[in-house]
Amino acid sequence: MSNSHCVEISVSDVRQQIYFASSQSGPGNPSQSELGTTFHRLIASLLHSSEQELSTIFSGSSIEDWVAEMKDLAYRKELGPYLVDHAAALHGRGAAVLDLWTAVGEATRWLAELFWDHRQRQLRQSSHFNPREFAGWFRNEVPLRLELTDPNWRCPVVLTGIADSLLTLPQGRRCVIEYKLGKTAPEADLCQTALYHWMLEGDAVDSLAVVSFLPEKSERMLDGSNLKETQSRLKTLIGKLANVTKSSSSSRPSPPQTTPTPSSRPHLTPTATTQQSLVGIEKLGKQLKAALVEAGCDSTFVGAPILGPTFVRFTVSPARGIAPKKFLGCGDLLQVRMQLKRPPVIQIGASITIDLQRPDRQIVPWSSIELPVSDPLHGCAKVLVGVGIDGKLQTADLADTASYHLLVAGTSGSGKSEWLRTAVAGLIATNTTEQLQIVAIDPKRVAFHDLQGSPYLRRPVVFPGDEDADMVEVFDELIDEMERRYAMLEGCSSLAELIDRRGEPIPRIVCVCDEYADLMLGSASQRAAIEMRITRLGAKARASGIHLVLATQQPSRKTITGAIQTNLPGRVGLTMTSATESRMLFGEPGAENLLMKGDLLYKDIGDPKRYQAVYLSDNERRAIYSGSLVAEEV
Ligand SMILES: Nc1ncnc2c1ncn2[C@@H]1O[C@H](COP(=O)(O)OP(=O)(O)OP(=O)(O)O)[C@@H](O)[C@H]1O
Repeated sequence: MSNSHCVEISVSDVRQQIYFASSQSGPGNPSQSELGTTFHRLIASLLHSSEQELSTIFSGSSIEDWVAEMKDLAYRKELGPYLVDHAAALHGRGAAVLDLWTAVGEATRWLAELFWDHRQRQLRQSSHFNPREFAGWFRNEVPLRLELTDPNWRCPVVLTGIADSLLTLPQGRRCVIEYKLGKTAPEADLCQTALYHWMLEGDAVDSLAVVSFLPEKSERMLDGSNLKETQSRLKTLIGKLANVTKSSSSSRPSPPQTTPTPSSRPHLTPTATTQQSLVGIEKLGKQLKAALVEAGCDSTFVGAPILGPTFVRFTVSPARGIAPKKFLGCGDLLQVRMQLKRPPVIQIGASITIDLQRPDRQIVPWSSIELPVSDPLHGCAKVLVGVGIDGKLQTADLADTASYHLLVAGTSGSGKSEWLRTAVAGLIATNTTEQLQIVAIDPKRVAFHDLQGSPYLRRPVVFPGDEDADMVEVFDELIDEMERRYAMLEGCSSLAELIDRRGEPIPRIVCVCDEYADLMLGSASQRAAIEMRITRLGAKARASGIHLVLATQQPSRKTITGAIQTNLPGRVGLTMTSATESRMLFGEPGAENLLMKGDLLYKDIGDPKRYQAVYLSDNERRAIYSGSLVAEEV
């Protein structure tokens, strides 16, 4: 925050909210964050080529020559080394790498055309073409900041953001360029553009370009007058997100307090139920009824539909003579008739429930939840899972036999990494550094970047694939600690008893691994060595206060071996690609029909239940990870 009386919010928080609420996303593959980062780096590196490199690129006589030289340079300088260094982590992601290469081709052509136009202008003016000077007009990673005030707000809001690139032309004309790789949401892009325009207005911005590579190039030019109305609507949203509107029902400030409090009932966002959403639900109900009749599942609704943040739950009772099982087969028809993105999740229990995506899906912001209670001596072993249809926060208790180690699975873009990051944040916010230590393993190098330097880390974030990252050594160290603790436990029935006897904490160690299948990509002997250690920890570590939270994109027999099945009892399933994958995790289908973005099923004992993961903004996450938001009294 810039001062104690304002709330800071980032452009990506606002973008995220729009993206989340938008029912449509653009074409392209799901975003691949680390490939996106490589793409950014690659463009920046082209624009900062040496004198020698620039003269090679521009020695050709046609645009085609320039493009070919740029692509060659991009490959030699950035992409080639990246592919070699990350061969293991990129295994099985050929389509994404191909998209990146296509995007590189498109981006180099686009850059070549910009330089070519500039050269033509210079020639017309009989001026010398100086590519270095033109490249200097691009500035990358430009921090932007704007303080907003409103009579209806309790305090000002500071909007911060980092524009990918800013092109400043002579006469002060400026153009913001966002390089996007992969799936984008047009509404979220427009929001981001409008916000940047706003933040730059003082500098007389004429036009803004959003250039995306999906991987084909898509360019959108906007001028300020088109953006005014969008900006005013965004201001209302910013007020709500920052929780500063005087009329807001919530009294919690943002960033959130992290002092644990006893209640576990969150308020949803102020817009959780609007007149509009009620009308939308009524319409859904009518469509559902008609589609059920068509599917031969005539039924009556039982009670009113229940509105959760992600979906609306209709409870139905089948008409006489209709077997409940018949409902399980009508998902596809409901999807087609109701034009749903995915078939609804249908569950048969004491009654039949049908979950349909809420027309105005809501995010569950961190600031809306109340964290589990923390014990002054023992800390808190509860991992945030998500918010249920009843509005209650569900946690997975690492101290419980049904959830002492967790297995997390979900396809790319389902929200696995976000879930892991929020889970870590929840633990950090409810424990002191004496009560908790994190071991973070990040094969894709994107999940735990912000954790680096956190006082809660037992060791620096481990990036498998790096020369100095020895996974066997990482697990051996945990096994040694486990054995050391077992020796200390002599005469005590549990770690909790030992802590009580000593009167001082022994830190719970939580080892979190994003995409643990990537650990198994080495040689057969290396794989066996890692598997053996995970199995050992899985079977024995719980009693010593050491826990595993392993995530995978590929819940198959190959990754979820028998030992992992047996020893990791708590299951978090985000959207999966098939019913078979869902069966691997839960023993039943269902997760294939979830709605991405943190929509999940959780199972410890009993049937899997559906929750929406809590969303943590970048700023909140960084503040929590750094330990700066943990209250003294926790
Ligand atoms: N709890 C959430 N609330 C709102 N949006 C979310 C939530 N979790 C994830 N998302 C959205 O879904 C996107 C994908 O999430 P995330 O990067 O965690 O997916 P992933 O499963 O780890 O994908 P990959 O395996 O490709 O890295 C995020 O960028 C975010 O926009």
